[in-house]
Amino acid sequence: MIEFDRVSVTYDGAAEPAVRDVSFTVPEGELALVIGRTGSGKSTLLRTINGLVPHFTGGTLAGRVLVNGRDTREYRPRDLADVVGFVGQDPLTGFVTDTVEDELAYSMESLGTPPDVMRRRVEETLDLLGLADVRDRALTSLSGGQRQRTAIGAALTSHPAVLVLDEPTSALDPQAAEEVLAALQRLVHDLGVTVVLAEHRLERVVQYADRVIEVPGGVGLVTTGLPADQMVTAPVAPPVVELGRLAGWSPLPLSVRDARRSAGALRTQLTGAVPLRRTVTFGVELARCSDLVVGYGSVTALRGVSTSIRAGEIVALMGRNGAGKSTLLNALVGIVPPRSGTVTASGADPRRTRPARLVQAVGLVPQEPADLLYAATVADECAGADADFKVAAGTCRALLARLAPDVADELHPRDLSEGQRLCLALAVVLCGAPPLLLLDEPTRGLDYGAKRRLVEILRELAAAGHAVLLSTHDVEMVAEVATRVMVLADGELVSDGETATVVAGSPAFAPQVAKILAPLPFLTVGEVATALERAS
Ligand SMILES: Nc1ncnc2c1ncn2[C@@H]1O[C@H](COP(=O)(O)OP(=O)(O)OP(=O)(O)O)[C@@H](O)[C@H]1O
Ligand SMILES: Nc1ncnc2c1ncn2[C@@H]1O[C@H](COP(=O)(O)OP(=O)(O)OP(=O)(O)O)[C@@H](O)[C@H]1O
Repeated sequence: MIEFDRVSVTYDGAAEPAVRDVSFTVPEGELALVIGRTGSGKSTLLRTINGLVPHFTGGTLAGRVLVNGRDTREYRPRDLADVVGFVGQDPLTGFVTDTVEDELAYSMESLGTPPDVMRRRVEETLDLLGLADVRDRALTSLSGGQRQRTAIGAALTSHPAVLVLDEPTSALDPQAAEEVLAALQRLVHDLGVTVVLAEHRLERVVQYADRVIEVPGGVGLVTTGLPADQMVTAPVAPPVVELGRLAGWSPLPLSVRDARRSAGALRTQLTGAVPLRRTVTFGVELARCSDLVVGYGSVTALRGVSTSIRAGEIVALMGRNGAGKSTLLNALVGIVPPRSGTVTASGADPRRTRPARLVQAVGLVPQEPADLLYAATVADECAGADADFKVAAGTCRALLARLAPDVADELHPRDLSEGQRLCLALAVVLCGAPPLLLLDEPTRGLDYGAKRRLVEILRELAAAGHAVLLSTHDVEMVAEVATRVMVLADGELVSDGETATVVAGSPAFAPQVAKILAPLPFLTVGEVATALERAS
């Protein structure tokens, strides 16, 4: 169905190709998972399948990509639309209509689908993706996850033979991610649809893949193989695989279910052991909400939230798509006003604090990192941040290099990969080292290495007396870094407590290690490794 024959792509002005000499095939009715480091060229590779590269992005494509027999150099994206459904990394830029329902119907309309079939498929998709409540909503008013659900739904409705999805679960809550992946697997198994999907959160997807395509970046060559074989050599793998490696299980498990079957001996070994965790010494209060109510028109997004966050804490904010997480972060920086109740950040009402003072007190990395970036090059962006925060020249650039090695200084932030752009936004905010740091889904596009480095930085900040509040769906990151977890459901704070207490027994929020070793109290592979070392 898809054939790459010695494909290289070089963007205009770039010294090196973004993907180099790639050859592989994906047969009809398979799910191929594309993996690789941040900025290694996964999106570039995906965009060649529907012709966005080179027709829209510019640059040169050498070699040949055939999709269902069509050469993508001769067929433009719209001429491939009857065969390829495409879900990009940034749903907003891909939307062509104004409301959820129109967006779901659009591709069918342009392909001339009969109205009764169209209506049926729209209803099915609204149900499948949990979008019925927002069907008439303007796309611009949706939460990040609601947007991603709509983009996936819009690609599904026209029943294309090939579906290409770029990090399709990055903004989805864990339950929605599982539902979407199960639906994709049904399309593959029952209807013979061919799916190509790039993803960093391998713990969510590797068990669904028929083959893995690894894009190494740099001068390395793309390799393909069976998921279990590729995971043996992968430099960093999902927790289930890392735990299998640590315990010496063979074959390596790819799913929690497989791992549980092998875990008997490990569980016995760990019985009675207690995980070593960082103890938090609480400092001054850096954020507080009391009976906070926030809404947009007829939508009430927060319904009486009361909480406080102290220096030294790293608090994860979790909950389903649309639960109100971004709204809470935005209220803490005064972007959205309370309808009632109060909010203070670093001791002051953010809406009554001068902007110049506020950025010194509270830093927010928004869900769309591009909202924070305004310079024409990476180098200028970093220099501007150093100047704004009056820190030593080179501070921001050093943070960026720590998070994402290999980012070119002269690139426009718009031309960075998703993960590189997020790292730049993180570096810009982190270099000001605000006492209160707010991060809205800070792991999209980040490989395991980049996430690990972000975790280190957050721990250093917390140890130095800063407070961090991060909204995220990344349950593994939460298990690694959070000292406390708050869960929002439909605008209400429904749990608030120590991480292990909140996540361990939760089907949605428990990390893989907790599920594999339950009822033992471990959350991460690191905790298990330390316990084994101490025991021996
Ligand atoms: N339009 C462009 N012009 C110049 N360079 C680009 C352009 N788009 C991407 N790049 C560069 O090409 C490389 C590959 O980017 P790509 O978006 O394909 O990576 P990726 O593997 O999808 O990354 P991520 O995991 O962050 O999504 C990156 O180094 C990026 O900076
Ligand atoms: N400008 C707006 N107009 C109308 N409704 C809005 C607007 N912004 C957000 N909402 C709604 O408010 C609710 C809370 O949105 P919010 O972005 O805070 O959710 P979230 O928990 O961050 O979701 P996600 O996990 O999908 O990012 C959602 O139902 C959303 O659709």
